[in-house]
Amino acid sequence: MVETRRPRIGVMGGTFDPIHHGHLVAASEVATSFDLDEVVFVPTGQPWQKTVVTESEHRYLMTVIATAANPRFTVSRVDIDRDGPTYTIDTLRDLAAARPDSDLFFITGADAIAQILNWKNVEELWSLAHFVAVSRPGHALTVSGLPSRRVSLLEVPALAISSTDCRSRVSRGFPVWYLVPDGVVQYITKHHLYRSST
Ligand SMILES: Nc1ncnc2c1ncn2[C@@H]1O[C@H](COP(=O)(O)OP(=O)(O)OP(=O)(O)O)[C@@H](O)[C@H]1O
Ligand SMILES: O=C(O)c1ccc[n+]([C@@H]2O[C@H](COP(=O)([O-])O)[C@@H](O)[C@H]2O)c1
Repeated sequence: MVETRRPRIGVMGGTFDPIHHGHLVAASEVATSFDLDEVVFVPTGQPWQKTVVTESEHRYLMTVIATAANPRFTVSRVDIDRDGPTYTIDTLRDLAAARPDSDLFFITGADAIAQILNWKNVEELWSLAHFVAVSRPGHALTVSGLPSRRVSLLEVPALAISSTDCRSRVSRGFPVWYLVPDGVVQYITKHHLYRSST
């Protein structure tokens, strides 16, 4: 009997306010190292641990623009179309229901994985996806206290870029060229985003 390979789907969750090259390099590196067929970028709807967040349609469209050139990258609306606070447990349940024959790999940076024990229904999360935590400048990459068979660590090229810094730079009149994709720079300018935020 011929065994068919189950599709391997990466899930890159983030607020993406705005999406930057740190996100894209993380997704690309995990896709190669874990032999993923696709990486689904999932912009958050209402991230419950962040305060001021740009309108979800802007964040969604910037994510579409940033990922458009890569045939393995797609963008999902599951989190922005769901009412209420965004929890990864709902993201993974929705994606698993839509792709029941796939294995899911949830991608996080070192800062996010360090907080995961505070996420909603964390014990159930381990059964829905394998978690891949990537290195990020300024954050120690550690999985102590997490189930070793469900979490992997991956060193990726260090990009000291954050969405907070991109927003701050725009608000102070500094360029974000080469920190975010060119189309995202143009989208930010066209829609006057981040002019007065930090
Ligand atoms: N430069 C980076 N290198 C590696 N991982 C990153 C990097 N930037 C963000 N990530 C990871 O990408 C995911 C989504 O990040 P998010 O959209 O919150 O961006 P951010 O730059 O951390 O935003 P903010 O500065 O607004 O908190 C998280 O898991 C985060 O750890
Ligand atoms: O499920 C939770 O409780 C939870 C708490 C904080 C963050 N997350 C998820 O972690 C990902 C990165 O979040 P953020 O806030 O760093 O952009 C994103 O997919 C969030 O939905 C999830």
